[in-house]
Amino acid sequence: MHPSTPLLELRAASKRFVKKADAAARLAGLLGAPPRAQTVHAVDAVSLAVRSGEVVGLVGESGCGKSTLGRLAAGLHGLSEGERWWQGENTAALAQRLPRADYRRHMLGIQMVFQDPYASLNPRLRVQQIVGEAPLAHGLVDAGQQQELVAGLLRRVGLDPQLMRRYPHQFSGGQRARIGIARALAVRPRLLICDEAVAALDVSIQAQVINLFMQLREELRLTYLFISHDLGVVRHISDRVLVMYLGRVVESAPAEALFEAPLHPYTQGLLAEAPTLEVRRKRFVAIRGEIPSPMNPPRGCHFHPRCTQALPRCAEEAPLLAPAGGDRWVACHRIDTQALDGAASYKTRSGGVKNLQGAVTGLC
Ligand SMILES: Nc1ncnc2c1ncn2[C@@H]1O[C@H](COP(=O)(O)OP(=O)(O)OP(=O)(O)O)[C@@H](O)[C@H]1O
Repeated sequence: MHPSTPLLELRAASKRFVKKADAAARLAGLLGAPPRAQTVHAVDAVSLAVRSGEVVGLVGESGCGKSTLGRLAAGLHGLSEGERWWQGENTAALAQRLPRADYRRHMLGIQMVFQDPYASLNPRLRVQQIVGEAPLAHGLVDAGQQQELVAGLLRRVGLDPQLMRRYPHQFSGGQRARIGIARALAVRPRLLICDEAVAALDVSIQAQVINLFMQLREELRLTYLFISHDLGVVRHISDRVLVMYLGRVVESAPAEALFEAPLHPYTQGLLAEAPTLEVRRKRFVAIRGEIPSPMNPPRGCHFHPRCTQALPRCAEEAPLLAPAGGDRWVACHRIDTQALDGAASYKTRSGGVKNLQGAVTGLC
């Protein structure tokens, strides 16, 4: 793999869920027209690239599609549209080319760490089985090596290996989070997708687990996609941050740049509402109104009904994610207009494509 090839890419990835009609709609249907299934547009044509060694933070309000995007990246959800690339190869093509077991082993390089370690750890299994199950199943170790592997992994995440015969309920929340991390590490991943991985923990324990993530980053050269609603945590650990709104990425920027000077009106509002941040939030107006339903997203820019800076064009035309200088990308007609005015000062990143108006779009 060429060093500049992203470890993971999603290209115009979309995920739609079809929701069956609920009981009330079915009842109403008995009296009139038959109830219709509704489509949730959870992720809408998102492109992103995660480079080896970086920590990419993913933020946005509840329901904007962060978890779904993480699951698409991890391969836990299939794509409705778009492509997923891993280490420079299209995973759909890989799945066709490789025997199933080989494909699954190849894709072990992406692992997910979940929010609630208790819910994601089988209560009937001992820690030794929980952590050692996947490497045994995929033939990375044999039965004789499993115990040694698990002991090493528990030590690495700061747990006493002698506890491996215990069950999940015999551990504290922080310890269970460490078990979940050991389980993910057991198959030697390159990319960890952490979905609210510390959200369920007390603040002091959160800090310990975040430090563990950063230590593992150094020791194992791990790459992270770190999904969190906690902007303070994301600012602390991320190299780059993606901001999602109603299924789309609206801004991507180096973490410091984003928190110091957010460009998208949604990002500005999000930071204005964050209670723990020291950004100069007086400049920003908090976001008004409710997030619209992903079953019926607004036309044009999804954010336009709540945006204090919306132009008439915003209600009609979805803005493309366009470069805004200094490895920053933003999907906003106002910024796009500026970009077009001063197009010469905007660099095309490799893989970028020019759209009809001459603005440059590509992977964030
Ligand atoms: N399996 C599913 N079936 C139907 N709808 C789903 C499913 N998973 C997610 N959704 C819907 O997709 C949208 C995005 O959900 P998602 O969980 O990805 O958002 P999120 O940003 O991670 O939210 P939160 O921070 O609250 O977890 C929501 O409207 C959600 O109800």
